[in-house]
Amino acid sequence: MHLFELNQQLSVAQSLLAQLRDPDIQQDRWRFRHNLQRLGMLLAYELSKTLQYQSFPLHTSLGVAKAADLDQQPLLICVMRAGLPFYQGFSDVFDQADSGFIGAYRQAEQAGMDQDIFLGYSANPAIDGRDLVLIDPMLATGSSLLKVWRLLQQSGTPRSLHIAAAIAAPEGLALLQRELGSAAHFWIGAVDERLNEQAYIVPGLGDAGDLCFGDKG
Ligand SMILES: O=P(O)(O)OC[C@H]1O[C@H](OP(=O)(O)OP(=O)(O)O)[C@H](O)[C@@H]1O
Ligand SMILES: O=c1cc[nH]c(=O)[nH]1
Repeated sequence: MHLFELNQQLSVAQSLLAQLRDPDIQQDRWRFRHNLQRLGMLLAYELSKTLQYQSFPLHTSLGVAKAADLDQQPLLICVMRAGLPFYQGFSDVFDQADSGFIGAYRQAEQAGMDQDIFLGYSANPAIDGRDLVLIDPMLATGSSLLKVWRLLQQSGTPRSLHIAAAIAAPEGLALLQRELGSAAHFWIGAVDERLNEQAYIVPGLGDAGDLCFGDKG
């Protein structure tokens, strides 16, 4: 298992995370979404360092430069709703990637550790042999991402498996590490303290989907 946590080193990412968590700044929905997108770009760049590349000579107008590009495009899976702006950051970096989209939500009245996760809209390419990146800003209990993974698994075995989240709880990370095995790579903005009784991440940032798009009602 490989865990990369952006928070481990002081950088401008700290400021992004602080803005995402700040209840006053959260009032501006556009800024919240935009900051998730920027965080997605930073994590995508870090992840890109672990992928496979092919080198080739590039003939410029003045000579020959050593160049390299991905040997295959990754497959980005956006877990909606809250995944949309975060995914956009990954898509900006991996600008020729294939993408899949899955709707997932935790039922409000059943919120709690044993809540049910409902998967809705799903449109995904086959994952066999791909560098697969599951993208969701919040990894709380881990149940949503686990259910998404179980669904995708039906279409093959990826070459590599990456999980990206802005904020994760130790409980959810432990579940996914157990269920996905040692081959899974985690790309996280910050690993927080714990889950509360409603399975929200503490200190976390609140409900990411609602902060992006408003109450589900
Ligand atoms: O790790 P878990 O305990 O499964 O929780 C994480 C899930 O909760 C949030 O989605 P939510 O259900 O709030 O739906 P939304 O994105 O539509 O708001 C988040 O985007 C994750 O998908
Ligand atoms: O803290 C949490 C947990 C799940 N989903 C969120 O949006 N926030």
